[in-house]
Amino acid sequence: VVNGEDARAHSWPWQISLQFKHGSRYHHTCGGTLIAPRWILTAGHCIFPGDVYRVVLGEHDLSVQEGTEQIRDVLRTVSHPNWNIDCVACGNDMALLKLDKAPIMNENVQPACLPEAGEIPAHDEQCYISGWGNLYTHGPMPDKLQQALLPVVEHSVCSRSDWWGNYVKPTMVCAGGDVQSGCNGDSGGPLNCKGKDGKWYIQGVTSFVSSRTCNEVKKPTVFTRTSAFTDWLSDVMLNY
Ligand SMILES: CC(C)[C@H](NC(=O)C(F)(F)F)C(=O)N[C@@H](C)C(=O)Nc1ccc(C(F)(F)F)cc1
Repeated sequence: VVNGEDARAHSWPWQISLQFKHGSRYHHTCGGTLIAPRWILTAGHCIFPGDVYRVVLGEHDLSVQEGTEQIRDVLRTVSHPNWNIDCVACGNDMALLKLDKAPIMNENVQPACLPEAGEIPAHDEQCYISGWGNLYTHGPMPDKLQQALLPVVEHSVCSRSDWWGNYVKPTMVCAGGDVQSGCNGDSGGPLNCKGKDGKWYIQGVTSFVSSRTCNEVKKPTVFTRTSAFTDWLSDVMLNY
């Protein structure tokens, strides 16, 4: 997250760190969101067949054992059938991870809400991105979870030719801008938007930023719009 701030510890209790095994160690590679007792929502581009993953819940500072962490193995990964790593702009950048067993729900680990099918976040809706991604382009990763307020940029603006043009599809949500943005390592994490009921809804899954620089003018962070995949999400969690 570029130009964000340390999140208050465990204030996004559904945020997870997706870690892949390299030798005998695990490394943070992406964010993700707990959306059901045994299911994590992340980005399709975070998952490579054959890699071994684990999920850390109740995490805040990646460099410190705080005693709130719960580690779970990933039993199976289900990437969206239409996700294509060679066509990020096609969208469908989404994957579900089934945990070996549910974490213990407490003040540090809670599932997030998913929006209604087809619900489009309003222009300028105040949403937060959270993640352990780089603090700036080619910059260091933080130890503590970061957050930043990213106002939603409606599709009609985000798809202007000098913005993302037709790289952005209606199944995506744009948010943020040239000061605050997501950055590499935030992939797969949540776009947290507060609903009228005061609950936090995951309106997006962090998908891409400009390949020139994370916080580029007229290139807001682009998220997979979760409300466009309601049926697929339900189907997978019911049947896999
Ligand atoms: C997509 C991921 C590999 C990576 N995602 C992120 O870093 C994330 F945190 F924003 F999710 C990314 O955007 N990396 C940059 C370096 C990139 O490749 N961006 C990119 C932008 C637009 C497009 C296009 F043109 F397809 F839309 C493709 C990739």
